[in-house]
Amino acid sequence: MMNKFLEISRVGIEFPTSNGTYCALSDVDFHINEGEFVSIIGHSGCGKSTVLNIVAGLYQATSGGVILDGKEVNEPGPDRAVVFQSHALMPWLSVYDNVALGVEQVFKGNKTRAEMMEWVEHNLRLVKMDHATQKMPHEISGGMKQRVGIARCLAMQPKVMLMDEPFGALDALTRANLQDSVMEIQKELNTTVILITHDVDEAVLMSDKIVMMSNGPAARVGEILEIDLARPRERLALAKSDKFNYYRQQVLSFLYEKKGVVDFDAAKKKIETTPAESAQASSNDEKVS
Ligand SMILES: Nc1ncnc2c1ncn2[C@@H]1O[C@H](COP(=O)(O)OP(=O)(O)OP(=O)(O)O)[C@@H](O)[C@H]1O
Repeated sequence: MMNKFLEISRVGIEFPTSNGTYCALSDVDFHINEGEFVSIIGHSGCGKSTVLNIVAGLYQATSGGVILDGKEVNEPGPDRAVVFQSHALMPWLSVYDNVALGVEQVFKGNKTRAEMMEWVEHNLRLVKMDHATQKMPHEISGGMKQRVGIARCLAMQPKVMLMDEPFGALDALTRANLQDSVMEIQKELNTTVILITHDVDEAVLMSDKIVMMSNGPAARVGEILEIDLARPRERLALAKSDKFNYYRQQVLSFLYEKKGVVDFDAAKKKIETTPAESAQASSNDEKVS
């Protein structure tokens, strides 16, 4: 493993608004090792997507910067693939062609036509969508569209995969299935991932490290929690794990106690939940807003 594969170094950003300049982030500082799965969690509007957009090269930091694998990030590039909450598939292209589009963009000139076709199929197999290659986006479910979006990103072999609430719009069962698939694929490929989530259980289940952001304006990293749980992780087994529940409480405590959320009673109830109760709770239950 290479240390500090991705460095987010003292990043600040200001946005011009009709009421003057709004400082969204100030001195956001953390790093990610190669192959690490890192979640960013924080209250709505704290600046999670802004951090992701800066790493993606879509926003320019006002101060500080981002270095990926030794190279400064200044613009979007195929080494950073983004998976959004709403599947960004081309509606006029089949499942296969949606993935092929990304593959051609990255590998044209390096792979033969046959190699590219095999690569598209391989990535659709990874996300278990090889049975529906000729379907159009409107013929498949939301979860399936997310799978195709993930296949398209994986097929581009990015250095880092940026996921902005990719499971947010899915029902609890589909969400759990897709979380499991992403964990399997990430383990197999050793993909470096940044995941933005509002879901505490999802963050603990999936991450090696959780970056907890303080509220804005001038949001920054409040705490970083290392999640030392063996992989593969199995949600039902974790239900009985005190360690899992300990991490979960750490995140809840950061979000609701240290950051002074108004509804203290509700937060307290959540923190006092027992390990068994917490495991039974659907991963949809602990969403921060
Ligand atoms: N282009 C922009 N212009 C002006 N303000 C912006 C812009 N992008 C983001 N902001 C502001 O920066 C802050 C952080 O926004 P951001 O979308 O990153 O938060 P978030 O944590 O991802 O929120 P959510 O969890 O609700 O998606 C917000 O106050 C938002 O209004």
